[in-house]
Amino acid sequence: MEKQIPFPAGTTAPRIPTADQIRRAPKVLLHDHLDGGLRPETIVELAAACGYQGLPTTDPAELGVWFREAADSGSLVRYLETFAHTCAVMQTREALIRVAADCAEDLAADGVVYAEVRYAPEQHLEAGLSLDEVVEAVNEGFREGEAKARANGYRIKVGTLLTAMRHAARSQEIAELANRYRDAGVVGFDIAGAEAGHPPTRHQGAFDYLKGENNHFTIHAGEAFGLPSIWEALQCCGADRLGHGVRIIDDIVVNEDGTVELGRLAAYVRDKRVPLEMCPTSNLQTAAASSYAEHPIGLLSRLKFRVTVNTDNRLMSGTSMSQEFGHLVEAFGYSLDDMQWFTVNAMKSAFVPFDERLAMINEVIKPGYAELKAEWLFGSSA
Ligand SMILES: O=c1[nH]cnc2c1ncn2[C@@H]1O[C@H](CO)[C@@H](O)[C@H]1O
Ligand SMILES: [Zn+2]
Repeated sequence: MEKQIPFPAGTTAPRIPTADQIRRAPKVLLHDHLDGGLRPETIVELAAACGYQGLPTTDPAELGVWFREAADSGSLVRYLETFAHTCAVMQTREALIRVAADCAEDLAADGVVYAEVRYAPEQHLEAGLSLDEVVEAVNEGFREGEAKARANGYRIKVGTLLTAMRHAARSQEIAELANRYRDAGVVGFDIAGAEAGHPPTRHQGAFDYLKGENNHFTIHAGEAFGLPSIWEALQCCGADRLGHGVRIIDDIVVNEDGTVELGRLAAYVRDKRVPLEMCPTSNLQTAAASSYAEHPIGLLSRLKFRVTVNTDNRLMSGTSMSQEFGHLVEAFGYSLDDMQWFTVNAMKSAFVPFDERLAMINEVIKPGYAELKAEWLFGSSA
Protein backbone atom coordinates (compact mmCIF):
# COMPACT_ATOMS: atom_id res chain seq x y z
CA MET A 1 0.00 0.00 0.00
CA GLU A 2 1.20 3.48 -0.78
CA LYS A 3 2.59 5.36 2.16
CA GLN A 4 0.31 8.11 3.41
CA ILE A 5 1.73 11.56 3.92
CA PRO A 6 -0.51 13.02 6.59
CA PHE A 7 0.50 16.68 6.30
CA PRO A 8 2.14 18.93 3.74
CA ALA A 9 5.80 18.34 3.05
CA GLY A 10 8.06 20.54 5.13
CA THR A 11 5.76 20.68 8.14
CA THR A 12 5.44 18.40 11.06
CA ALA A 13 2.52 17.77 13.32
CA PRO A 14 3.02 16.89 16.96
CA ARG A 15 2.64 13.17 17.46
CA ILE A 16 0.68 11.94 20.42
CA PRO A 17 2.88 9.61 22.44
CA THR A 18 1.64 6.09 23.06
CA ALA A 19 1.24 4.74 26.59
CA ASP A 20 4.38 2.68 26.08
CA GLN A 21 6.38 5.70 24.93
CA ILE A 22 5.15 7.70 27.90
CA ARG A 23 6.40 4.96 30.19
CA ARG A 24 9.78 4.69 28.50
CA ALA A 25 10.30 8.47 28.32
CA PRO A 26 12.76 9.73 30.93
CA LYS A 27 10.80 11.47 33.68
CA VAL A 28 11.72 13.57 36.69
CA LEU A 29 9.65 13.54 39.87
CA LEU A 30 9.98 16.28 42.48
CA HIS A 31 6.88 15.70 44.61
CA ASP A 32 6.21 12.17 45.82
CA HIS A 33 5.54 11.11 49.43
CA LEU A 34 7.29 7.95 50.61
CA ASP A 35 4.37 7.14 52.94
CA GLY A 36 1.93 7.79 50.09
CA GLY A 37 3.48 5.34 47.64
CA LEU A 38 3.59 1.91 49.25
CA ARG A 39 2.62 -1.18 47.29
CA PRO A 40 -0.59 -2.60 48.82
CA GLU A 41 1.03 -6.03 49.11
CA THR A 42 3.95 -4.53 51.03
CA ILE A 43 1.53 -2.87 53.47
CA VAL A 44 -0.16 -6.20 54.11
CA GLU A 45 3.17 -7.97 54.67
CA LEU A 46 4.54 -5.25 56.93
CA ALA A 47 1.31 -5.12 58.94
CA ALA A 48 1.56 -8.87 59.56
CA ALA A 49 5.22 -8.53 60.55
CA CYS A 50 4.63 -5.74 63.07
CA GLY A 51 1.23 -6.90 64.32
CA TYR A 52 -0.72 -3.87 63.06
CA GLN A 53 -4.41 -4.83 63.18
CA GLY A 54 -5.95 -1.63 61.87
CA LEU A 55 -5.99 -2.27 58.10
CA PRO A 56 -9.47 -2.09 56.55
CA THR A 57 -8.67 -5.31 54.62
CA THR A 58 -5.70 -7.62 54.17
CA ASP A 59 -6.44 -8.37 50.52
CA PRO A 60 -3.88 -6.33 48.55
CA ALA A 61 -6.16 -5.63 45.59
CA GLU A 62 -9.01 -4.53 47.85
CA LEU A 63 -6.62 -2.47 49.93
CA GLY A 64 -5.40 -0.57 46.86
CA VAL A 65 -9.00 0.27 45.95
CA TRP A 66 -9.77 1.23 49.56
CA PHE A 67 -6.96 3.80 49.64
CA ARG A 68 -8.05 5.34 46.36
CA GLU A 69 -11.66 5.59 47.40
CA ALA A 70 -10.94 6.83 50.90
CA ALA A 71 -8.68 9.52 49.45
CA ASP A 72 -11.40 10.58 47.01
CA SER A 73 -13.10 12.61 49.70
CA GLY A 74 -12.92 16.11 48.27
CA SER A 75 -11.14 17.32 51.40
CA LEU A 76 -7.42 17.47 52.14
CA VAL A 77 -7.98 16.77 55.83
CA ARG A 78 -9.89 13.53 55.09
CA TYR A 79 -7.38 12.59 52.40
CA LEU A 80 -4.60 12.86 54.96
CA GLU A 81 -6.38 10.49 57.39
CA THR A 82 -5.44 7.53 55.17
CA PHE A 83 -1.76 8.02 56.02
CA ALA A 84 -2.38 6.63 59.51
CA HIS A 85 -2.30 3.12 57.98
CA THR A 86 0.88 3.55 55.97
CA CYS A 87 2.75 5.28 58.79
CA ALA A 88 1.63 2.53 61.19
CA VAL A 89 3.60 -0.09 59.23
CA MET A 90 6.67 2.15 58.69
CA GLN A 91 8.10 2.14 62.21
CA THR A 92 11.09 -0.18 62.03
CA ARG A 93 14.41 0.01 60.26
CA GLU A 94 13.56 -3.05 58.14
CA ALA A 95 10.18 -1.65 57.12
CA LEU A 96 11.66 1.70 56.11
CA ILE A 97 14.39 0.03 54.07
CA ARG A 98 11.80 -2.14 52.34
CA VAL A 99 9.43 0.72 51.52
CA ALA A 100 12.22 2.94 50.18
CA ALA A 101 13.70 0.13 48.09
CA ASP A 102 10.27 -0.71 46.61
CA CYS A 103 9.77 2.97 45.87
CA ALA A 104 13.02 3.35 43.91
CA GLU A 105 12.31 0.15 41.99
CA ASP A 106 8.75 1.15 41.12
CA LEU A 107 9.72 4.63 39.99
CA ALA A 108 12.61 3.31 37.89
CA ALA A 109 10.38 0.73 36.18
CA ASP A 110 8.02 3.59 35.35
CA GLY A 111 10.81 5.49 33.58
CA VAL A 112 11.66 7.97 36.33
CA VAL A 113 15.38 8.81 36.14
CA TYR A 114 15.57 11.32 38.96
CA ALA A 115 13.26 11.62 41.97
CA GLU A 116 13.06 13.62 45.16
CA VAL A 117 10.95 11.59 47.57
CA ARG A 118 9.75 13.19 50.79
CA TYR A 119 8.60 11.90 54.17
CA ALA A 120 8.24 13.18 57.72
CA PRO A 121 10.85 11.49 59.97
CA GLU A 122 8.84 12.56 63.04
CA GLN A 123 6.07 10.14 61.99
CA HIS A 124 8.33 7.09 62.21
CA LEU A 125 9.45 7.17 65.85
CA GLU A 126 6.70 5.08 67.47
CA ALA A 127 8.76 1.89 67.84
CA GLY A 128 11.78 3.64 69.27
CA LEU A 129 13.84 4.71 66.24
CA SER A 130 15.64 8.04 66.53
CA LEU A 131 15.30 10.70 63.82
CA ASP A 132 18.80 9.89 62.60
CA GLU A 133 18.04 6.17 62.45
CA VAL A 134 14.94 6.87 60.37
CA VAL A 135 16.93 8.91 57.85
CA GLU A 136 19.68 6.30 57.68
CA ALA A 137 17.22 3.45 57.10
CA VAL A 138 15.40 5.31 54.32
CA ASN A 139 18.70 6.22 52.66
CA GLU A 140 19.83 2.61 52.84
CA GLY A 141 16.56 1.50 51.25
CA PHE A 142 16.93 3.94 48.40
CA ARG A 143 20.51 2.82 47.69
CA GLU A 144 19.27 -0.77 47.69
CA GLY A 145 16.38 0.06 45.36
CA GLU A 146 18.65 1.98 42.99
CA ALA A 147 20.96 -1.02 42.79
CA LYS A 148 18.07 -3.43 42.19
CA ALA A 149 16.73 -1.15 39.46
CA ARG A 150 20.15 -1.07 37.84
CA ALA A 151 20.29 -4.86 37.91
CA ASN A 152 16.96 -4.85 36.06
CA GLY A 153 18.22 -2.49 33.36
CA TYR A 154 16.85 0.80 34.74
CA ARG A 155 18.68 3.90 35.89
CA ILE A 156 17.42 6.09 38.69
CA LYS A 157 18.85 8.52 41.23
CA VAL A 158 16.78 9.28 44.31
CA GLY A 159 17.30 12.12 46.77
CA THR A 160 15.07 12.73 49.79
CA LEU A 161 13.32 15.77 51.20
CA LEU A 162 12.66 15.79 54.94
CA THR A 163 9.18 17.04 55.74
CA ALA A 164 8.05 18.67 58.97
CA MET A 165 4.34 18.40 59.75
CA ARG A 166 2.84 21.88 59.74
CA HIS A 167 0.46 21.27 62.67
CA ALA A 168 3.35 19.99 64.85
CA ALA A 169 6.26 21.81 66.44
CA ARG A 170 9.34 19.92 65.30
CA SER A 171 10.27 21.90 62.20
CA GLN A 172 13.50 23.30 63.66
CA GLU A 173 14.68 19.80 64.59
CA ILE A 174 13.77 18.44 61.16
CA ALA A 175 15.46 21.35 59.41
CA GLU A 176 18.62 20.63 61.40
CA LEU A 177 18.32 16.95 60.51
CA ALA A 178 18.03 17.83 56.82
CA ASN A 179 21.10 19.99 57.10
CA ARG A 180 23.06 17.27 58.89
CA TYR A 181 22.36 14.75 56.13
CA ARG A 182 22.57 17.14 53.18
CA ASP A 183 25.60 15.44 51.65
CA ALA A 184 24.28 12.01 52.54
CA GLY A 185 21.09 11.47 50.57
CA VAL A 186 18.95 14.37 51.81
CA VAL A 187 18.61 17.21 49.29
CA GLY A 188 16.12 19.52 50.99
CA PHE A 189 13.25 20.25 53.36
CA ASP A 190 9.47 20.70 53.13
CA ILE A 191 6.40 21.24 55.28
CA ALA A 192 3.19 19.26 54.71
CA GLY A 193 -0.12 18.41 56.36
CA ALA A 194 -3.38 20.35 56.64
CA GLU A 195 -2.85 23.77 55.10
CA ALA A 196 -5.85 25.83 56.22
CA GLY A 197 -5.18 27.19 59.71
CA HIS A 198 -1.49 26.27 59.58
CA PRO A 199 0.30 29.06 57.73
CA PRO A 200 3.92 28.41 56.76
CA THR A 201 5.16 31.35 58.84
CA ARG A 202 4.52 29.22 61.95
CA HIS A 203 7.77 27.55 60.92
CA GLN A 204 9.66 30.72 60.09
CA GLY A 205 12.53 29.78 62.41
CA ALA A 206 13.21 26.58 60.47
CA PHE A 207 13.18 28.41 57.15
CA ASP A 208 15.46 31.16 58.45
CA TYR A 209 17.83 28.52 59.76
CA LEU A 210 17.96 26.75 56.38
CA LYS A 211 18.50 30.06 54.56
CA GLY A 212 21.37 30.73 56.93
CA GLU A 213 22.83 27.37 55.94
CA ASN A 214 22.30 28.02 52.20
CA ASN A 215 20.06 24.95 52.11
CA HIS A 216 17.00 24.32 49.92
CA PHE A 217 13.32 23.92 50.71
CA THR A 218 9.93 23.66 49.14
CA ILE A 219 6.59 24.35 50.85
CA HIS A 220 3.17 22.78 50.27
CA ALA A 221 1.19 25.93 49.46
CA GLY A 222 -1.81 26.93 47.40
CA GLU A 223 -3.47 23.52 47.57
CA ALA A 224 -6.24 23.65 50.20
CA PHE A 225 -5.74 27.35 50.85
CA GLY A 226 -5.21 30.14 48.38
CA LEU A 227 -3.06 33.12 47.55
CA PRO A 228 -2.12 34.22 51.09
CA SER A 229 -0.50 30.83 51.64
CA ILE A 230 1.52 31.13 48.41
CA TRP A 231 2.47 34.72 49.21
CA GLU A 232 3.73 33.78 52.68
CA ALA A 233 5.63 30.75 51.40
CA LEU A 234 7.49 32.89 48.89
CA GLN A 235 7.79 36.33 50.42
CA CYS A 236 8.11 35.53 54.14
CA CYS A 237 9.59 32.05 54.18
CA GLY A 238 11.62 32.21 50.95
CA ALA A 239 10.56 28.87 49.44
CA ASP A 240 12.60 27.70 46.44
CA ARG A 241 9.59 25.83 45.02
CA LEU A 242 5.86 25.47 45.69
CA GLY A 243 4.26 22.12 46.47
CA HIS A 244 1.13 22.21 44.26
CA GLY A 245 0.70 25.99 43.99
CA VAL A 246 -2.43 25.36 41.86
CA ARG A 247 -4.33 28.18 43.50
CA ILE A 248 -2.05 30.72 41.82
CA ILE A 249 -4.79 30.48 39.21
CA ASP A 250 -6.88 32.72 41.54
CA ASP A 251 -4.53 35.57 40.58
CA ILE A 252 -5.02 35.12 36.83
CA VAL A 253 -7.93 36.46 34.79
CA VAL A 254 -8.74 35.04 31.36
CA ASN A 255 -10.80 37.56 29.41
CA GLU A 256 -13.50 36.64 26.93
CA ASP A 257 -11.27 37.62 24.00
CA GLY A 258 -8.67 35.14 25.24
CA THR A 259 -6.25 37.70 26.64
CA VAL A 260 -4.84 36.97 30.05
CA GLU A 261 -4.06 39.27 32.96
CA LEU A 262 -1.71 38.25 35.73
CA GLY A 263 -1.99 39.75 39.20
CA ARG A 264 1.19 40.84 40.96
CA LEU A 265 1.72 37.53 42.74
CA ALA A 266 1.14 35.39 39.64
CA ALA A 267 3.46 37.66 37.66
CA TYR A 268 6.09 37.30 40.38
CA VAL A 269 5.82 33.51 40.32
CA ARG A 270 6.21 33.46 36.55
CA ASP A 271 8.92 36.13 36.32
CA LYS A 272 11.04 34.52 39.03
CA ARG A 273 10.57 31.09 37.43
CA VAL A 274 9.25 29.65 40.71
CA PRO A 275 8.82 25.91 40.12
CA LEU A 276 5.29 24.62 40.64
CA GLU A 277 5.13 20.98 41.71
CA MET A 278 1.74 20.14 40.22
CA CYS A 279 -0.05 16.90 41.06
CA PRO A 280 -3.19 16.65 38.91
CA THR A 281 -4.86 13.49 40.24
CA SER A 282 -4.26 14.43 43.87
CA ASN A 283 -5.87 17.81 43.20
CA LEU A 284 -8.98 16.16 41.76
CA GLN A 285 -9.28 14.02 44.88
CA THR A 286 -9.02 16.95 47.28
CA ALA A 287 -11.21 19.15 45.04
CA ALA A 288 -8.42 21.64 44.31
CA ALA A 289 -9.37 21.11 40.63
CA SER A 290 -12.49 19.69 38.99
CA SER A 291 -11.19 17.69 36.00
CA TYR A 292 -7.96 17.00 34.13
CA ALA A 293 -9.12 19.19 31.24
CA GLU A 294 -9.89 22.05 33.61
CA HIS A 295 -6.79 21.61 35.73
CA PRO A 296 -4.81 24.88 35.92
CA ILE A 297 -1.75 23.05 34.61
CA GLY A 298 -3.10 23.60 31.08
CA LEU A 299 -3.26 27.38 31.32
CA LEU A 300 -0.13 27.72 33.44
CA SER A 301 1.86 25.71 30.91
CA ARG A 302 0.57 27.80 28.02
CA LEU A 303 1.66 30.88 29.95
CA LYS A 304 5.08 29.29 30.42
CA PHE A 305 5.09 29.19 34.20
CA ARG A 306 7.76 26.76 35.37
CA VAL A 307 5.36 23.85 35.71
CA THR A 308 6.36 20.32 36.66
CA VAL A 309 4.25 17.12 36.72
CA ASN A 310 4.20 14.96 39.85
CA THR A 311 2.41 12.07 41.53
CA ASP A 312 2.05 13.29 45.16
CA ASN A 313 0.80 9.94 46.52
CA ARG A 314 0.86 7.03 44.12
CA LEU A 315 -1.05 4.73 46.49
CA MET A 316 -3.82 7.16 47.48
CA SER A 317 -4.23 8.32 43.90
CA GLY A 318 -3.68 4.92 42.28
CA THR A 319 -1.26 6.64 39.95
CA SER A 320 2.27 6.80 38.56
CA MET A 321 4.25 9.38 36.63
CA SER A 322 3.25 7.66 33.39
CA GLN A 323 -0.40 7.79 34.34
CA GLU A 324 -0.22 11.47 35.28
CA PHE A 325 1.32 12.22 31.89
CA GLY A 326 -1.21 9.92 30.23
CA HIS A 327 -4.08 11.98 31.67
CA LEU A 328 -2.47 15.22 30.51
CA VAL A 329 -1.76 13.88 27.05
CA GLU A 330 -5.41 12.90 26.78
CA ALA A 331 -6.73 16.19 28.15
CA PHE A 332 -4.40 18.59 26.36
CA GLY A 333 -2.94 16.62 23.44
CA TYR A 334 0.59 16.99 24.74
CA SER A 335 3.41 15.69 22.54
CA LEU A 336 6.79 14.23 23.45
CA ASP A 337 8.17 17.77 23.10
CA ASP A 338 5.73 18.93 25.76
CA MET A 339 6.70 16.02 28.00
CA GLN A 340 10.34 16.93 27.51
CA TRP A 341 9.57 20.55 28.44
CA PHE A 342 7.93 19.47 31.74
CA THR A 343 10.81 17.11 32.42
CA VAL A 344 13.53 19.66 31.77
CA ASN A 345 11.59 22.15 33.92
CA ALA A 346 11.64 19.61 36.75
CA MET A 347 15.32 18.79 36.39
CA LYS A 348 16.22 22.49 36.33
CA SER A 349 14.27 22.86 39.58
CA ALA A 350 15.81 19.90 41.42
CA PHE A 351 17.84 20.48 44.58
CA VAL A 352 20.96 18.56 43.51
CA PRO A 353 23.97 20.60 42.36
CA PHE A 354 23.84 22.44 39.04
CA ASP A 355 26.40 20.24 37.30
CA GLU A 356 24.37 17.12 38.12
CA ARG A 357 21.19 18.74 36.83
CA LEU A 358 22.90 19.76 33.63
CA ALA A 359 24.35 16.31 33.07
CA MET A 360 20.95 14.73 33.65
CA ILE A 361 19.34 17.11 31.13
CA ASN A 362 22.03 16.83 28.47
CA GLU A 363 23.15 13.23 28.85
CA VAL A 364 19.93 11.49 29.87
CA ILE A 365 16.75 13.48 29.26
CA LYS A 366 17.38 15.09 25.88
CA PRO A 367 18.92 11.96 24.29
CA GLY A 368 16.06 9.88 25.72
CA TYR A 369 13.42 12.05 24.11
CA ALA A 370 15.38 12.35 20.85
CA GLU A 371 15.40 8.57 20.61
CA LEU A 372 11.67 8.29 21.26
CA LYS A 373 10.88 11.06 18.79
CA ALA A 374 12.76 9.21 16.07
CA GLU A 375 10.88 5.95 16.60
CA TRP A 376 8.15 6.73 14.10
CA LEU A 377 10.82 6.74 11.38
CA PHE A 378 11.80 3.15 12.00
CA GLY A 379 8.62 1.69 13.46
CA SER A 380 7.19 -1.40 11.80
CA SER A 381 3.59 -0.23 11.43
CA ALA A 382 2.67 -3.06 9.06
O1 LIG B 1 -0.88 16.76 49.13
C1 LIG B 1 -0.56 16.83 50.31
N1 LIG B 1 -0.75 17.99 51.00
C2 LIG B 1 -0.37 18.14 52.28
N2 LIG B 1 0.18 17.15 52.99
C3 LIG B 1 0.37 15.96 52.37
C4 LIG B 1 0.02 15.74 51.03
N3 LIG B 1 0.30 14.48 50.74
C5 LIG B 1 0.83 13.92 51.84
N4 LIG B 1 0.87 14.82 52.84
C6 LIG B 1 1.35 14.61 54.21
O2 LIG B 1 2.77 14.54 54.19
C7 LIG B 1 3.17 13.57 55.15
C8 LIG B 1 4.61 13.20 54.94
O3 LIG B 1 4.83 12.53 53.73
C9 LIG B 1 2.14 12.50 54.99
O4 LIG B 1 2.09 11.65 56.12
C10 LIG B 1 0.86 13.30 54.83
O5 LIG B 1 0.30 13.60 56.09
ZN1 LIG C 1 2.27 16.50 48.73
